Amino acid sequence: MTGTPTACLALADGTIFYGMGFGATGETTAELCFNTAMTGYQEIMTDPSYAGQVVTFTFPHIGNTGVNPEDDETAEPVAAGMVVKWDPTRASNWRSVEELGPWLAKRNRIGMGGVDTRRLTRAIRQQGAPHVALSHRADGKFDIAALVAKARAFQGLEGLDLAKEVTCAQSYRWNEMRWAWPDGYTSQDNPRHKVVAIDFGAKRNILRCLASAGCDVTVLPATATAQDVLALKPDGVFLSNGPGDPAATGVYAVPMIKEVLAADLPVFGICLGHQMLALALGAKTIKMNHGHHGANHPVKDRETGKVEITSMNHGFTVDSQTLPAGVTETHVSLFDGSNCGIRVAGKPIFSVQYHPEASPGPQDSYYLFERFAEAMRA
Ligand SMILES: NC(=O)CC[C@H](N)C(=O)O
Repeated sequence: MTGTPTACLALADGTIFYGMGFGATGETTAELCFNTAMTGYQEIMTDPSYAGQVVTFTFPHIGNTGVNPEDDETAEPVAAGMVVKWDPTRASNWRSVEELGPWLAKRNRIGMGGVDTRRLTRAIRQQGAPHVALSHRADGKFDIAALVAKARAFQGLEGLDLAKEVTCAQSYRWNEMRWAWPDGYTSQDNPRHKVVAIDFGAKRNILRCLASAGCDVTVLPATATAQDVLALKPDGVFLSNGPGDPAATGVYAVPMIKEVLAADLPVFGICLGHQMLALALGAKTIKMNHGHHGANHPVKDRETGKVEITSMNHGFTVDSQTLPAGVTETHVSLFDGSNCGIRVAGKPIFSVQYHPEASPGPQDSYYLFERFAEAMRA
């Protein structure tokens, strides 16, 4: 880092990091997490599940593939800001249409480079996801005491329902498929299954994966009622990922999910959808120390013994001790043993804590979309 710092990150415990700002100028308060993925900064910044969070990237070269319209997971970046080791690398990639900095600036998101992200990551691991204030100003005149006070005043994600802020305003149909495998594999020739997907902050690649597995997808807003869902006479119901505290979102979503479960349809949930399915079945969710955010998290399928390398992004988790009888823990994290999947005995109702749609990350877990389609065929 050279020159006067133009960005400042204040943690609620009073720790201050200086760096060089990029993207928008201004100020934001948020919870701070770290993501260990080596690719996919654009997908991460536009993943609606990151609402209310600033993301520290542990991978040092951020910016080298630029940004392009295809890799957005939603229309706007949703993460509150980003912190990186170096100033963003110049884009050098055939798919790039824009540099990261101007792209962030247009979308009013703050970036900060020149930070010792190893030290910051250690702080996050030790303290638990800290509350922070991130400021970017060209004159570099920071009011440190005020920034620390703002970080302390941030209420955190516990108790926050953010799904309502990122969900779609109206229902819509989705038919676009994900990129085919190199060998041209997709399930587009399969019979179509009518799926209602509840959008708590859905990533586009989830909808693409559903379409590729043979689903004709209708997306409904987060506040849809069971009547709205069942009126569409779906063959299956999908519960999406999303930001915030599952218990808070569950205030309105869990009663809807309980009613849908009574209709005995195949149900598949991912991440927030997994957490809220677990709540609807009677389990509890808890806040994690610093969560799981990355693209190389090993998960064991307890039924087959197979290990999948998965993409993850969650700060809450299902407490497996609270799973009621009749609900099986199907997957566990090999990093910390936390719950990564459940299934209702004897019924085509299942969900996973991780992200089988990747974006970014490995594709090991795509089979879950096929499993959902298979359940609807049966
Ligand atoms: N990716 C997600 O759906 C995240 C779920 C939830 N907001 C969490 O942080 O645990």
